[in-house]
Amino acid sequence: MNAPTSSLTRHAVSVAKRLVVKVGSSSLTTAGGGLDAERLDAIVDTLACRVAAGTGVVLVSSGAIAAGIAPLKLRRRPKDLATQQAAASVGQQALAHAYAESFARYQLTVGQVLLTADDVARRAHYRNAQRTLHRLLTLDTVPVVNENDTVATNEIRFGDNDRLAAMVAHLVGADALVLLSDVDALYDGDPRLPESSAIREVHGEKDLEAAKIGDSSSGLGTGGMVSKVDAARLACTSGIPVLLASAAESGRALGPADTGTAFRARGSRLSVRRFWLAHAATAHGRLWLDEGAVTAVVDRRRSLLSAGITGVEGAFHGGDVVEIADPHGTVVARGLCSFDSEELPELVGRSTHELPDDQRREVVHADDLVPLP
Ligand SMILES: Nc1ncnc2c1ncn2[C@@H]1O[C@H](COP(=O)(O)OP(=O)(O)O)[C@@H](O)[C@H]1O
Ligand SMILES: N[C@@H](CCC(=O)OP(=O)(O)O)C(=O)O
Repeated sequence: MNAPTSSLTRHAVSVAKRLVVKVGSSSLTTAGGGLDAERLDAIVDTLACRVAAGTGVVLVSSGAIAAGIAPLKLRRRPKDLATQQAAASVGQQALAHAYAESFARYQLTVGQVLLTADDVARRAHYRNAQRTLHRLLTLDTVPVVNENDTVATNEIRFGDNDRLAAMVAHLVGADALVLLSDVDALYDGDPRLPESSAIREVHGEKDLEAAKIGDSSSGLGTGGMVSKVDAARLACTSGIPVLLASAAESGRALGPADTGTAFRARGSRLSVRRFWLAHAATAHGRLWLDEGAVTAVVDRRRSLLSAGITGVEGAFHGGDVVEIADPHGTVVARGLCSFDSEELPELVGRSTHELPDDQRREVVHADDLVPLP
């Protein structure tokens, strides 16, 4: 195993004024599918300590489905949506109750926030969620967030809470995101094999190439390491450092200790609106660009003009979010399109001055266009 090194990320976690901490199902529940009160209390002990030190903490907690397994006398984590929803309905109640009781040991009040993927995809809902979380924090409560599994459908759901946690971290302007799991770090191979080593620092994609990230999860969780790395990438490229660490060592993880895998923040912090445009909003179509237009919008941050568009896909209205793809089909940006999809085919490839007066405008204005990392 590599020697641990201190890092900017660990420092950021230890001094954060606002912290999002995500705990996975496997760290809260027993193998038989019930809540593990001892482990839940230990995590709450750590978080309460940070709150007492003046940090605003948002807890993103999985575990609803897993916590519903035993009360419903199921033998394992259900695979079908209806039983998952039933388990989440029973389990979320138990989870919320357990957190309320556990935080009450420190005279702390919790607020339950259940979000669907749709709540972050729709701009009005997104701002609503943001307002609620901010208000809960200013009222000195601990927001406890989970996906609203009982109404989420397979087509539109986060599924695992890692991505949701990265979104929430951005939404509340967190200084750092901590992902607590049953594994103590990201490994360069199967963590159960002795020849695998922990990767302590991730500075960029190169460090991730070394990791053979298995899609296997603990059996109680859903996402496995793939979704944790994706979430870490999403947060880091949006300017938020991420620490992945063991839930059993939450106290050390939230202090400056050399523990876990630290993902260094590498992008600049996007405004909430631009983050939403880039990562949360549902895209309704796609615009294909020639190379010149890609350089103009991605490198030179110019508005997208009709002359550089080579194709249009999807059915959308002016004001909808669209993907912007290079000639190879790689999505290089997302933005708000100012035309309906029906209007665009006539404009494609034409210079702005050739267009009728009422259509002489940018297809995607630079202010509404976010290049993707
Ligand atoms: N390269 C890897 N490094 C660390 N863990 C890995 C790796 N590949 C797969 N895993 C698995 O990912 C699991 C954690 O994912 P998951 O079960 O979804 O956790 P959680 O419930 O905490 O979200 C670990 O138990 C581990 O077996
Ligand atoms: N919202 C779901 C989360 C599903 C899940 O297992 O997530 P995770 O343990 O973070 O991989 C729940 O509470 O059961």
